[in-house]
Order: sequence, then C-alpha cells, then structure tokens
Amino acid sequence: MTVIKVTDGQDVINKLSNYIEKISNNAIDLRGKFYIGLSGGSLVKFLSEGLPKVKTDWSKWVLAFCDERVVPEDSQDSSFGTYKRQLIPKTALKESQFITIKQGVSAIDAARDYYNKLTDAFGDTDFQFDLLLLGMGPDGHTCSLFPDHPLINESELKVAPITDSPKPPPERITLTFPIINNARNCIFAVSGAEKAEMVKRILKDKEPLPAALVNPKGALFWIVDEDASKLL
Ligand SMILES: O=C(O)[C@H](O)[C@@H](O)[C@H](O)[C@H](O)COP(=O)(O)O
Repeated sequence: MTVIKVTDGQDVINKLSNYIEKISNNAIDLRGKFYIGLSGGSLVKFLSEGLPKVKTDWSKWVLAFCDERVVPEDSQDSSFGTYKRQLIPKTALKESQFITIKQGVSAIDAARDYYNKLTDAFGDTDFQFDLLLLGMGPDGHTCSLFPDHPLINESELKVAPITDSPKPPPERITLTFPIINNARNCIFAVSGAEKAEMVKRILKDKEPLPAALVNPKGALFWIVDEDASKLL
C-alpha cells in the first residue's frame, strides 16, 4: 500500500488524474482496453474536474460501477446519472461505454443483470479490473460494503444486492471483496477534515473496517489531503 499525502482537494484531483492517465495508457498498450470501476459520492466531482485533462484513448475505456444505487437514472441519487450529466459532456466518452444497472427492477434482479453484463464485457467471470476508484465513507464503508454488514464476508456472489444500506438510498448493488481484491490497481481518493478520524482508524490503527479490507492482488494507493490525513 502506498499512502500519498497532498495539500488539498485540488491536489487530490491532480494526483488521481495522473495515476488514471498512467494506468489507462499502460492497460491499453498491454491489453488494448482499459477496465475501470467508478464509485459515487465525492469521486464524481473529482473525476468531472480531473478527467477532461487526461491524455488517453477514450475509445478503449470500459466503465463500470463499484456500486450503484437502485434508482431511476434521472434521479439525483443515481451515480451513472450524475456522471452522465457532469462527466460525459466534458470528455470523448460515450454513454454506451458505461456498464449500467437495469432500470425499473429490484436490487436482486439488477445485481443479477449487472453480473451478466460484466461477464459479457470481460469475456470471462474473473472480472479483473485495471483500476477501481474507491471512496471511503465517514463510517469506514467502501463501495456499498458497510461496517458489520454480512456482505463484507460474501465469498460467492461477485455482484451483490443490498436493500438495507445505512447510507441512503437503501437499495443498491455492489461489487464484493472477491472482485475488489482481484483488481490490478485500487485507488482511494479522500479529502476533507470530516474523514480524518476514519483515515486514522483505518491507516494508523488498522481497524478491520470495510475500507481497510481492500487489499488487492495488484497495487493499492490512498491519496489523502492534509485535512483528511491530519491525525496520521
Ligand atoms: O454510493 C455511494 O455513496 C458511493 O458509491 C460510495 O461507495 C462512496 O464511494 C462512499 O460513500 C464515499 O462517499 P463520499 O466520498 O461522498 O464520502
């Protein structure tokens, strides 16, 4: 694990964008495609500001979601909807490059359908992402894997439904640790004083909260600004 301390939120965006540029170009050179998993929350703003400056072959990107809220795409809560409004118009990415959840079905059906879509996109069921972009909630959750929730120990389902998410909205789908920890790279991007206590509990005290259980086969980076890392 590499912890990268930067000054502020703008530096988090810059550093994150540099890594994305490097990792995407490397994946495209080696394998002709770049598989990236996106999260929601504050990451949407980081990417909407940072990605337009990245030099990459956008046509080779395949974008999926580390987790997604089971809501209509035009809802403010939909991560894809937010990327659609805030990111797509600023890059050469096309909507068709995003693997999105089925609309108008239950979380259980959405998770099943999403698994099938990932199988088609990867051509196998290993789902080895080149890069997962992760957020850490103030309670230590990542993706839609929450502290003390049984999904933390899920070992069969690679994409799971959740209907009791403590962070609203309650219905979501999420990747589980077997996929997350199979990734070639995972990056947490964390900014702000409200995250400082949890950053300390995870990176210094090594409490086994969900974000601390991200331990991929490949590389793991935590990009944290001064406010978020002030208790380290
Ligand atoms: O559905 C969501 O809310 C996100 O996908 C989630 O996994 C996010 O990454 C964390 O909740 C952190 O969010 P913040 O960065 O906004 O705290």
